[in-house]
Amino acid sequence: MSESPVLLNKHEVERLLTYDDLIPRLESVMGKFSKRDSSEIIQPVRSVVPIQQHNGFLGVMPAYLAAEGILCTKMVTFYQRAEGSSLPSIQATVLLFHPEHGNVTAIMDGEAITAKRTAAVSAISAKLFKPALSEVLCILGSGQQARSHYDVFTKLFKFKEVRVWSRRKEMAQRFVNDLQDPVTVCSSVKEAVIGADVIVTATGASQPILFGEWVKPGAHIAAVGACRPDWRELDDVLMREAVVYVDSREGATAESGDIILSGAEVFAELGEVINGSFPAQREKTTVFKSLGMGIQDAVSAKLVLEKWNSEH
Ligand SMILES: NC(=O)C1=CN([C@@H]2O[C@H](COP(=O)(O)OP(=O)(O)OC[C@H]3O[C@@H](n4cnc5c(N)ncnc54)[C@H](O)[C@@H]3O)[C@@H](O)[C@H]2O)C=CC1
Ligand SMILES: O=C(O)C1=NCCCC1
Repeated sequence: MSESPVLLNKHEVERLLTYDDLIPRLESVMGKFSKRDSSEIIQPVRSVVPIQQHNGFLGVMPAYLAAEGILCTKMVTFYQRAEGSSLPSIQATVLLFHPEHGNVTAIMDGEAITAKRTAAVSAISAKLFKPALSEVLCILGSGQQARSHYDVFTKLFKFKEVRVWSRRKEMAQRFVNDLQDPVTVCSSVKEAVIGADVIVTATGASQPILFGEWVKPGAHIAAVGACRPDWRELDDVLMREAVVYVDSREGATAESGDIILSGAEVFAELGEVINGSFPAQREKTTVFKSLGMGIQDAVSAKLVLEKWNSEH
């Protein structure tokens, strides 16, 4: 009955998905999600199959957005790789379905979607929570997420200085060599974060690497890594002293080691701030703990398909 699904590779998805289109869609869907109207949005917490033998896991992230007519799932694997491995840590495929008939309408690369939508959501958090005067951006990590965060943060905000730290200094240097604008390579996390106004943590760390004692009061931290209940990027001091925002309360309390193990209280979801039901406490130190959500992939994939359809 149905036409063959559209197949889109990473290059195509990267080309079709722009931050300018993506950010308003993400703001809108995060706001809707936080209203918890199950006739509008259904998105369970992701199912995770651990592959302990190989230091990896498979995550399945379905979502249904009734009003937008989007039925979608992402399948994503995350493997902790040796430094400099030619394989990406995150590999993903996104499927879009026809919500009325159930047939698959598109199969597309999910790596580019994951990189861009995660960075775009962090940028939304920074828009809301970063100090009014934000001059120094610090990125911890030098992988795919570090790069997408660099791209969107420097596109949306003006910083006087950008710093990067990576476990191996040559990886940070390689990251910087690919960029047009000057970025300072730092030798330690402490050196990188002291005095920073905005800090992105995008590492594969499973133990804290960022300590509250180093963080400038009032700074905003977009914490992207540590997506397992026993993994950490941030220490207890930072988690307990900061105002903690999350993408989804259910996701955070099920998956975030930084929240579960520190006992930190979640103040609000990003969507609740977008909706105006909770304030953005910009003057305080803020952490946005991101775990990633199926609805973010769903609106991204729909956008990609719409763009592709408009060209064909
Ligand atoms: N919140 C979300 O929606 C998403 C979160 N992630 C998470 O973001 C993190 C980064 O992902 P990618 O950039 O795709 O991975 P990547 O493999 O491209 O980069 C990982 C970076 O972390 C560093 N790293 C690895 N282990 C470390 C350790 N023990 N201590 C310090 N640094 C370490 C590596 O040197 C590299 O710079 C991962 O934890 C991943 O699970 C990824 C996708 C979505
Ligand atoms: O949201 C995602 O996609 C992921 N989040 C945590 C790490 C795996 C992918």
